[in-house]
Amino acid sequence: MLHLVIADSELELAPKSIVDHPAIVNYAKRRNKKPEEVLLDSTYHHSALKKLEDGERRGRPDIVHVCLLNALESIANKEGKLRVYVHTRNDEVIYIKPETRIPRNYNRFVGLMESLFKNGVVPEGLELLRMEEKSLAELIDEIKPDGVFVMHENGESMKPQEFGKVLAGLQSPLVVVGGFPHGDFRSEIPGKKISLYKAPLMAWTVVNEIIINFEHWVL
Ligand SMILES: C[S@@+](CC[C@H](N)C(=O)[O-])C[C@H]1O[C@@H](n2cnc3c(N)ncnc32)[C@H](O)[C@@H]1O
Repeated sequence: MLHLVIADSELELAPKSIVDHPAIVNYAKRRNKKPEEVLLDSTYHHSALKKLEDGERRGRPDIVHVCLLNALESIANKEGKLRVYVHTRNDEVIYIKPETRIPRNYNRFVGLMESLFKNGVVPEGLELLRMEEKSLAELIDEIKPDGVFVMHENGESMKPQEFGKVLAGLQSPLVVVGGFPHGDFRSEIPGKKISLYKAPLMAWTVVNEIIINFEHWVL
C-alpha cells in the first residue's frame, strides 16, 4: 500500500486578520457566506493576500483539487493500493476514503472544503472526508511507514521508473509532495529527499509520476 501525502497544502479559510478586507467581504457576500467561512483563494483575494505573511504562496485550493482528482481516479487507487491524505499549512490532516469521488467542478470542490472546515466531516453519515488537527510528523508516526520519501527538486536524483521500483519493493511506503506553488516545505520532514527531474515540476505532475511508476511494478 502506497501512502501519498500532499503536505503543507495552501488550503485554509480566510484568516481572521483579513476577514474585514473588501476582497473577502464582497466575495463572501456574492456567495451568500460569512467572510470567516470562505476558503482563501488567490484568484479572488489577491489584494487581501498582500497583507498576509507568505501571501505570495497562500490561497491555492486548486493545487489540492487537481492532485486529488489525479490520485483518486488512478488505477492504483481503484485497485486498493493507494491511500491519499492532505496536510495543510495550519496542521490539519484530511483523511480521504479511497471510494471518494472528488467534484470535477472547482466551485463545487471549494464548497465541499468549506463544509469540511465547518463540520469536520463530509458528507454527514458517510464521512468520506474527515479533518483532524494534526502535524505532518504526527501523521507519519500514526501511519508507521517502512520508508518515507520527500519529493524535492534538490533531492537525490532518481528516474521516475526507478523510484517506482523502490516504492514497490516496500510494504507500506509514504511519499510526501508539497501542496504549495513556490518555495520550500514549512514542516520538518524526516525522510529521504528525491528529485524526479532536473527542473521544478507542478505538484500534480509529481503525483502522477509517482503513481504511474508505482503501478508499473505492482499491477
Ligand atoms: C510547485 S512545487 C513547489 C515549489 C517549487 N519549490 C518552486 O519554487 O517552484 C510542488 C511540489 O512538487 C514536488 N516537486 C517539484 N519539482 C520536483 C522535482 N523536480 N522532483 C521531485 N519533486 C518535485 C515537490 O514535492 C514540491 O514541493
